[in-house]
Amino acid sequence: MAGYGMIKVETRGKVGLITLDRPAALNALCDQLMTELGQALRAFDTEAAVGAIVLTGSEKAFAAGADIKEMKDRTYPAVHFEDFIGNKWETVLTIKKPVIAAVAGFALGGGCELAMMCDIIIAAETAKFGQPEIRLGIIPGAGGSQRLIRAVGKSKAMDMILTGRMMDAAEAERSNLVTRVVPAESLVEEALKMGEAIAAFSQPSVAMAKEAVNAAHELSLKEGVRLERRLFHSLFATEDQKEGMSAFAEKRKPAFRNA
Ligand SMILES: CCCCCCCCCCCCC[C@H](O)CC(=O)SCCNC(=O)CCNC(=O)[C@H](O)C(C)(C)COP(=O)(O)OP(=O)(O)OC[C@H]1O[C@@H](n2cnc3c(N)ncnc32)[C@H](O)[C@@H]1OP(=O)(O)O
Repeated sequence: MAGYGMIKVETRGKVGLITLDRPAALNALCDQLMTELGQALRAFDTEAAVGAIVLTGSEKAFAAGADIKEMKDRTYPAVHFEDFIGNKWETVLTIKKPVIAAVAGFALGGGCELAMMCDIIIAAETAKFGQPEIRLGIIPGAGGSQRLIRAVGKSKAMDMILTGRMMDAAEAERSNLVTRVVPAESLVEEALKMGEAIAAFSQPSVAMAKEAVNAAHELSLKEGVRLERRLFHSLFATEDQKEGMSAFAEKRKPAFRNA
């Protein structure tokens, strides 16, 4: 793929597909990979023809975490004053279009955190999630302690973070960490189908639906409802709201123009 060394980037229909491609290190998230990932995410976010993004890895690993070898000699002043992670590793949180994580194999540490930063996680039967940082003498550093509890509840989050154990796909689905579990061989196809279904809708409404749902993690119920109401009202200024409701009344398929 043009310009990328550790990821593969393709457009499949209306879906941007990004594949982490550092197999020798089980897609360990090093600075170069994260820089490339951020560039690819931002590119798809501004590409009008793309309505959703799928992020996946290999059969063996979505990502086995941040690159331990790259981190092992770093010092407190260096990581603190550079704001390691915060300075450029949270690009996925700035993307307006839905990002679907298609996870097979290991999603550990930063790999699990990256998946949880995405909007939807669809897992293969082979997926194994974990925040094993405690085994390395550290703790999750990219939101894992904050997002995992919101996904699976305190006891399970504390269990995983304090013991460093992994959670298989079945437990991840039971715990609502993932939306669905599919056979490994159909993971990317299922994620792309989900992306195509989302990309068929009006991009303004999709972006605002994503914003409203994600805001629930940050706001009180009252403030969240207030934001949702503002976003709901604003969509009545779009051509797509007129087209969507007229199409229903006229018993025909809407032709959204993302306007
Ligand atoms: C840009 C927008 C997106 C922004 C998103 C931000 C995402 C967050 C990124 C930063 C996160 C920082 C904070 C984070 O919380 C900290 C961490 O992630 S610490 C790391 C946590 N992960 C682990 O501890 C797992 C380590 N790996 C293992 O335990 C095992 O490899 C395994 C996964 C159980 C698999 O075991 P095996 O099958 O036996 O395979 P090997 O162990 O032999 O591994 C093969 C090969 O890969 C290398 N490797 C594996 N994991 C890592 C790693 N995390 N870092 C570096 N290298 C890794 C391993 O060394 C082998 O290489 P070789 O020895 O053959 O050269």
